[in-house]
This record gives sequence, structure tokens and C-alpha cells, in this order.
Amino acid sequence: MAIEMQSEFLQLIQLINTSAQAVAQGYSDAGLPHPSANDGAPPLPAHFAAQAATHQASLTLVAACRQLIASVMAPTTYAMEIAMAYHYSVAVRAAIEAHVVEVLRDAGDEGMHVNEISKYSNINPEKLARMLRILAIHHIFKEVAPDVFANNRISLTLDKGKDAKTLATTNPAEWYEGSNGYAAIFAFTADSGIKSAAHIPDILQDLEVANSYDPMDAPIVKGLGQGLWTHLNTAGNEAKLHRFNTAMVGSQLFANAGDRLLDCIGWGTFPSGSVCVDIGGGVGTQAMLITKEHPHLKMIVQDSAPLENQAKQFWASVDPDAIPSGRVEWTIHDFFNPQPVKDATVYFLRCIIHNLSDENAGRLLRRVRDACSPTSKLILADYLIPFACPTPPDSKTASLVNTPDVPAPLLNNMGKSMGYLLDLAMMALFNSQERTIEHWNSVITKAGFKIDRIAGNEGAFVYIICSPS
Ligand SMILES: C[S@@+](CC[C@H](N)C(=O)[O-])C[C@H]1O[C@@H](n2cnc3c(N)ncnc32)[C@H](O)[C@@H]1O
Repeated sequence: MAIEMQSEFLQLIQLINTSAQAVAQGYSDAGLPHPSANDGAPPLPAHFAAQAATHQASLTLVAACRQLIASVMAPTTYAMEIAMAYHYSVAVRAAIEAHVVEVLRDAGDEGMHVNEISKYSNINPEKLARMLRILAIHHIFKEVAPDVFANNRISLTLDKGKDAKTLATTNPAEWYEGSNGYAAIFAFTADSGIKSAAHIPDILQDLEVANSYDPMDAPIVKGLGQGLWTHLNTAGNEAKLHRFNTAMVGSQLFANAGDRLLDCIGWGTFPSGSVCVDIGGGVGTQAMLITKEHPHLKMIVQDSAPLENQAKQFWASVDPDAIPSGRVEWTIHDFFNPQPVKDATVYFLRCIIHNLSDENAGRLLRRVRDACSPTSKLILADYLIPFACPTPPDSKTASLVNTPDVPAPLLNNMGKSMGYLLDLAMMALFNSQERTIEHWNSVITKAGFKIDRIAGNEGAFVYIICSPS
């Protein structure tokens, strides 16, 4: 028995048992039923609280289940399913663009036949059923009777927040407007993302560009014929630009419980009137979250000219007083040019450095450094990527990193894949990347800053708080 207990297989089963019990207990303690993918009701605040309370146990459970699946599946089947995973992506986008979740909203657990669902788009019902079926076998939608589909807990995240009849007759540029942005980020990924990523292996083997980090050598240029920003800002691509900007609202999903923007920076400690510059801030989704809770700050959002109209509409709908009162400014600024706002309290860059090669990140950060006062803070928000093996204990930067305990035999990253998926998305879209702690430290120190602290755990979406060195 002692020998058997040491097998990886039995260790995994034990971890699954203990962590599943902890999750079940957490939900019971909150007076909630145990979580089920088949639940067709939108989650309540109590569900989010239970999810947060059982976060660590859920991570362990998911990591152990994934490792057990990899252990027991036939290796060729496992590898082939990974090789064909792009079809899940395709099916998600097809379902979003056929407005399926919105059509099913009132159908309840009985669901609706695909012939009815398909009336809200041009999609052939037989083909749509096959898209929905592959999602259903991955617990997104339920097939409750042959060709009859219903929403479940996960399909509900695809909701664009409008009714299906309106969506069916609305210009696609408006589909995602005012939504939580999840459908927008899923559809962007399953469109421009997949069309770019398909070219990664060709570029890796192409001797002319294999060692380049120039954005014009990124796989997207093979896929779409242009870099992402040029593509989005080209006449005729307005629907894609709107979808991308709303996708950035949805990128809030990168933040884990406990790592949230508002909890871990200490915005409330900055004196009234402190200037915070959100560089490459999009329409201003992060600034909106900050100003809502900390109206004593002056937020300046900087981005490029084609976003201006959508930004004005955004602020007029979410916080009509923000711009007229001067509490928020939305301005056009190319971040490679000298930073016009000097001596700000905070320069905030979220999902910006991961779009840039080290060279271009350095160019941008030196512009920020030139504008800093000795007390200015630079806050970078992006993933902090761990190796799949434990971080070497002699690493110079190890003390900067919060590394949660990982029970054997799980991987160092607890089976989490989001940061690594985004890393390759950055390779596909920009010839850039997510970074490990050594890599972050190198980029930051070369630009004349030092890391004060990192809010969030290695492997998560983190906030790197820096001072001028
Ligand atoms: C990935 S998005 C992040 C948006 C925002 N920071 C967020 O997290 O929601 C990158 C943003 O950088 C902007 N951008 C790209 N190149 C830029 C440049 N040279 N100057 C200013 N903004 C730029 C894009 O328009 C886009 O809004």
C-alpha cells in the first residue's frame, strides 16, 4: 500500500478527492447547491463569493483532473485532440455570431430546435447543430434532445446583452456595444487570433524572419496582410475595431479573484487631484473602473485617433459627468512620442507591454521615464509567466515573486493555461510575448525603473509596481 500511495496516479486521486470535498463544502457553507455546468441560471453574487472562497481548492482540482486525464487517455488521441483544438474556437465564434445564447435565453431548460435557432442568422441549421454539438460535449450549451439546445452556465458567458431579434437586424459594428465584452473577446480570438496563429509554425521555420521581433514580421501579417492596429483602423473594418475595443472590456476576465485592479494598487492612498495616466488605455475601460471607486483622482486616458468617437460614446454612456467635469480626459497620443503629461502620480499600462518586443517596450518605457518625477509610479498590468518546473531558488528575482505552494505531483503553474495561451496570441498578433520575472526585470531595469512589488501570484495576471531608479 505504501508503494501504491507514492504513485502519481494515486496522489492525483487523493488531491481530487480532498479539493473536490473542499469545493463542495464551500458551496454548502454558502447555502448553495454544488456547482454544475448544467445549471442554466445566471450566477448570483453568492456564486461568485463561493467561487472566490474555494478558488485555491478549485485550482488544485482542475490541475489534478487535467493531469489525470493526460495520464489515462491514449497518447495519440490526447495529442490529436490538442492538434484539432482550433475547431472549438471556430464553434464558439459561430455560436456567438448566430446569436444562439440570446435566442435561447427564454427557452429555459427545455431548449429550442436548431431550425428555430438558425432563423436569427444566415447559418444553415444542420451545420449550426454540428457547431453547437461540439460545444455541448465540452459543456458549453446542452443538447437536451436531438438537435434541441439549451443554455447552461458556460454558454451564458457568450451573451452580448441584447435580444436576438435586435441583433439579427443590427449592424455587426453594434453587436457588442455596451456588453460585458466577453463575447467580443471570444469572437476576436476566434477570428483574427486564429487566422494569425495558424501561420506561427511557418514563420518559426522561415529563415528570413525566424529571429525577428519586428511586428511587421508577425504571423498576423501573413494571415491578414497587415499589423493588428493598421488592420483595425482600415476603412471597412469598423465592426472589427468596435469588437476589439469592447473585447478590452472583456479582458477583465484575466484578473483572478484577489488580484483585482481596485484591490491591490492602493489608489485610495493617492492625494486628491493626483494625476493617473492610462497609456494606450483604449476607450478607457480601466480608467472607468478606477474613477468609479476613486473619483478624487484625475484620470487621463491616451490612445490613438481612430478610437476617439467610440471613446466619447463610451464615456457618455457609462459616466456622462466624467469628461465634462474634467475628472477624466480622453486624449490622442502616440506612446512612442515624448510623454506630454509630466510628473504624474501614476503611469498605468495595462496589456500594452505584452504587445511589444523588448526593443519597442524599452522605447515606450523610456518616454515614460523621461516624464517621471522622482516619486512617480509606473504600474504595468500583464501576466507573470512561471516555468512549468519550479523556479530555481537561486534566482535573483525570486524574492519579488509570490509563488503559491503547489502540491506534488502538480505542475508549477497549477495547470493554468491562460497566460501561456496569451503568450502565443502575442506571438501571433505582434511578434511579442508575455514575460517571466527575469524577463520583466530586465525590460524594466533597462528603461530606468526598479520593481517595488508585484501584486498577484506568479502565473496570474499581475500588477507590477515600479519606481524610477
Ligand atoms: C491590448 S489594447 C489594451 C487597452 C487597454 N490598456 C486595456 O487594458 O483595456 C492596446 C491598446 O494600445 C493602443 N495602441 C497601440 N499602439 C499605440 C500607440 N503607438 N500609441 C498609443 N496607443 C497605442 C491600441 O489602440 C489599444 O487600445
